[in-house]
Amino acid sequence: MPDELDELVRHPKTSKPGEPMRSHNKSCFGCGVDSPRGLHLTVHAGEGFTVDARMPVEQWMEGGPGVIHGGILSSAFDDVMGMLPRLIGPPGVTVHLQVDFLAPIPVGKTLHIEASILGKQRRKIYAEAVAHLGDPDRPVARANGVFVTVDVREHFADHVENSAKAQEYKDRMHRP
Ligand SMILES: CCCCC/C=C\C/C=C\C/C=C\C/C=C\CCCC(=O)SCCNC(=O)CCNC(=O)[C@H](O)C(C)(C)COP(=O)(O)OP(=O)(O)OC[C@H]1O[C@@H](n2cnc3c(N)ncnc32)[C@H](O)[C@@H]1OP(=O)(O)O
Repeated sequence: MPDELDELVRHPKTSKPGEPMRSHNKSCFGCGVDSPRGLHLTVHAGEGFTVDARMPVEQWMEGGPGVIHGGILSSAFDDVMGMLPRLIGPPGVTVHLQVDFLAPIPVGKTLHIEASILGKQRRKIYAEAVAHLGDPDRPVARANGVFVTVDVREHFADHVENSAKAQEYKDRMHRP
């Protein structure tokens, strides 16, 4: 992370601590309520520059026998940290993701993920997250990520027609 960081200011219209973070896309694999095969993460705003999330570790997420697949865990970290830019302004997309796997995560448990903004410089937002199974003093995984803020209309303009929600987005784009 660079030394010279911008001041962090919570956006006045973002979710308040304890409130759900607003959905960025109902078809999102990570948190979309309408995603047919998604992780169905629930993500809430925390105090300051934090969010916290829960995810049931379901049978289909299995990698090694009886434990979560590392890619599923990485997706969960990606999506939860991906909510953080919304606390301070426009949405961001992941440009870098790093995960440390500390302990096996059993199928059938609820995974808790706590994520926070470490700093911001221009469009770059530096984030970290920790996962545990209910006891924050016993982390099972950690992650770091870098997110870059984008103008969503511009960024997704060439792709939005591929979305399961293409029509909704088309309607939204034509709204004044
Ligand atoms: C049409 C209507 C649509 C409506 C949609 C509505 C709602 C949607 C809302 C929100 C959706 C947003 C987020 C979704 C949230 C969660 C999902 C999980 C997150 C993801 O899963 S998301 C998917 C994976 N993600 C990508 O699909 C990104 C692919 N990527 C790119 O599209 C470009 O890469 C882009 C545009 C990001 C930047 O490109 P660019 O040309 O605009 O800017 P540039 O390259 O200059 O980078 C600017 C500064 O980032 C630094 N930088 C770049 N790369 C770096 C790296 N790897 N490490 C460290 N720093 C890096 C540079 O060094 C520079 O830094 P500096 O300011 O210091 O110069």
